[in-house]
Amino acid sequence: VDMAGPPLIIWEREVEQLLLYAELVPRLEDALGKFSRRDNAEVIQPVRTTVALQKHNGFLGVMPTYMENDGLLCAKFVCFYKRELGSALPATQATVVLLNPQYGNVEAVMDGDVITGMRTAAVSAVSAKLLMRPDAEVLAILGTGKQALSHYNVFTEMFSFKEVRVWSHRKEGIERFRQSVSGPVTMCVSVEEAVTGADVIVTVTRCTEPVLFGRWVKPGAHVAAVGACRPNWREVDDVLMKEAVVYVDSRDGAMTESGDVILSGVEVFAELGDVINGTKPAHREKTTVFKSLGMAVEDAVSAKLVLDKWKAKASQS
Ligand SMILES: NC(=O)C1=CN([C@@H]2O[C@H](COP(=O)(O)OP(=O)(O)OC[C@H]3O[C@@H](n4cnc5c(N)ncnc54)[C@H](O)[C@@H]3O)[C@@H](O)[C@H]2O)C=CC1
Ligand SMILES: O=C(O)C1=NCCCC1
Repeated sequence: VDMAGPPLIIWEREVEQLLLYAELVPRLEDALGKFSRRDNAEVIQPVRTTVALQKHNGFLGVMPTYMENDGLLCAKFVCFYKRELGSALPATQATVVLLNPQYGNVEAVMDGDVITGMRTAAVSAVSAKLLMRPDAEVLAILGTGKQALSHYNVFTEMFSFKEVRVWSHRKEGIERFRQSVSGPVTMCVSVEEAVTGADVIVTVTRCTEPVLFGRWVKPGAHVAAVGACRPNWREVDDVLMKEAVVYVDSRDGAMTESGDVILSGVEVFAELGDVINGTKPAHREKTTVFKSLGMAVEDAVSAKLVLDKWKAKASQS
């Protein structure tokens, strides 16, 4: 890419066509492992800066990272909102910027919504790969929005669940979800019905109060808790947090941003990257919670994959 030239603009439809879970997952595992090694010569990723958008009940999150050995300098701008129940407006909107680390110019500006949807779901799937029981049969998804869809797609691609249950606080949400997925789903009218006996539970709601309660969760289940990304927002209750072995993507991120971690007072056992690196065990036999907040390194390696594939495609035509 010409240093003096304008940046490439790669938008939603193209990102959707170029990103594949089979290629994304190993890159994310590599990035999570590198992040957890805490080697500043390899990865620099501060906790994201958030700017409150008081008038709009939201936040701008700025998520930079520099991955020196990968030659990656990247920042994501993501706005996320506390929306009214039933609001049709999106919960998040994101843009990813890739820069040339040597010259500092912007090489590419990309839609960040598909990247956010796919990388978040893929990291949850990595948590399940590492932490769910090997005989897991039932997956329950709470929420029916963008993240619910990407989680359904990657979990059904990577694993063979016998049943996938879905719950939303709105019946129409579940019906829309059923029509947009290619496989079967069991529609549930209550959270309790969806999660009772489930081996893996994904929470992808916009809730700011607990929606998943520990008393319903089967011992030994794995929970990927993806929503509630503010220090005073909750998605799961104290009972679950205290019963579970708690894994996170970033300890610093969780201690700064996760209401489920901070307000329950639990101790974080490990980062997912520690398990990938073999420095902390995967307690598959116990109830586990993976609290996801999202990390810039995930966006950076996803955007690099998009850019590499875009260039390969452009050189063929
Ligand atoms: N950990 C991470 O890396 C990321 C987390 N997120 C978070 O994941 C969550 C879901 O995001 P999207 O799927 O994009 O949002 P979305 O707006 O597309 O879907 C949200 C879902 O939550 C449901 N919902 C809304 N209010 C609710 C309430 N009070 N109780 C129960 N359900 C409710 C909606 O019906 C919908 O099914 C959000 O909290 C978002 O901030 C989003 C991106 C990355
Ligand atoms: O990592 C992200 O991207 C997000 N994390 C939490 C809230 C919305 C977006």
